[in-house]
Amino acid sequence: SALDAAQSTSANILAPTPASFKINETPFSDSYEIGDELGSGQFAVVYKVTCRKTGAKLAAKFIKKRRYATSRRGVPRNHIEREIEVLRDVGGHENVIQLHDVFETPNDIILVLELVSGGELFDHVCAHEYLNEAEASAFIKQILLGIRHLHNRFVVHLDLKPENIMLLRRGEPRIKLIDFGLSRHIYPGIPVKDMIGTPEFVAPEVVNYEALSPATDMWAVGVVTYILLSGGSPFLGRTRDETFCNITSVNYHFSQTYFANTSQFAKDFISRLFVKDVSARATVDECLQHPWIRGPDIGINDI
Ligand SMILES: COc1cc(-c2ccc3ncc(-c4cccc([C@@H](O)NCCN(C)C)c4)n3n2)ccc1O
Repeated sequence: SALDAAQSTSANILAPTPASFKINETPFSDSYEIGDELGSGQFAVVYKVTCRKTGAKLAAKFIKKRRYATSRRGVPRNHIEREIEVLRDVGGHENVIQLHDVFETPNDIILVLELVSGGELFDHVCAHEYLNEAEASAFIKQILLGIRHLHNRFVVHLDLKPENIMLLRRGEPRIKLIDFGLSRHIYPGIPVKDMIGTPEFVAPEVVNYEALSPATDMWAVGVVTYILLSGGSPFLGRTRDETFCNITSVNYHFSQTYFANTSQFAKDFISRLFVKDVSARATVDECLQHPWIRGPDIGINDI
C-alpha cells in the first residue's frame, strides 16, 4: 500500500532527495506570451499567459527568488523546490491545480499552471455573505475530494482558506485547491513542526508548535465550513494572541444570529473537526462519509 511504500522509504527519507523537477532550459518568452496580471501576493505575481505553440490559455506564477541567505525578500530556493515537488506529486486530480511547466530567470522561478476562471471562493462567499447548506455542502465535498487526493500522497496543504480555493467557473460548485507554497510531504512517524499558516485558520497544534499532520488540514476545513455557512470566522479575535487563545481553548460557538436555521448535521460536521486531540479529529474519509456531505439520499442504515 502507499503507507507501506512510505514507511519502506522512510528509512532513506532523511537522505537528501535530488531535485527531481526539471527546469526548462529555453526562455519562458519563447514558449509563452504574457497577458493580464491576475493577482499578486507578497513574493509572487500571477499572469494569464498564452502558449505560442497551441494557443492554450494558462496561468503563470512568477515567484521572486531570494538572492541572499540573509535577505528577507523573496522565497528561498528550497521552499520553491518543495512547492514544485508537491505540485508534481499531486497533479492529475480535478480538484487540485495542475502544474504544466517550470522556467527560471535571474530573478524568478515561473510555474506554468492550468488556468481557472471562476475566481476565489472567498469572493464568492463575500458576494453572497454566506451560502445555503446545499451549496456549502457541495463546495465542502469538492474540497474534501481534493484534500483526500493530497492526504493519500502524504501531502498536507497547511494553508487551506477561501482565498486559496478557486472556482473552476463562476456559479458552479467545482473548485481547485491552489497555492501549495506552505505544503509539504509529511510521512507517518516523522514529526514535522512549523509555525506557518494564516492565524484564523491554524489548528491548536500549530499554535502550540506541536507535530503537524493531515489533521491540521481538517481543522481548517472546519473553519472554512463555518465561514461558508455564517460569513463569520469562528476563532477570530481582536488581536492575533486572542485568536490563538480562542484556538487552543477551542473557544467557538454557533451563534443564534447566524446558525438558528442551520441543521444539526452541519453543526455536527463542524464539531467533529474542532477537536483539539488530532487522533480524535475527523479524517477526510470520515468527513466524506458524514451525513451532511453524503446528503439526504443516505438510508437510516448508513448512519
Ligand atoms: C500553485 O500556486 C498558486 C496558483 C495560483 C493560480 C493558479 C491558476 C490560476 N488561474 C487563475 C488564477 C488567479 C486568478 C485571480 C487571482 C489569482 C491570485 O492572485 N490569487 C489567488 C489566491 N491567492 C490568495 C494566493 C490567481 N490562478 N492562480 C495562484 C497562486 C498560487 O500560489
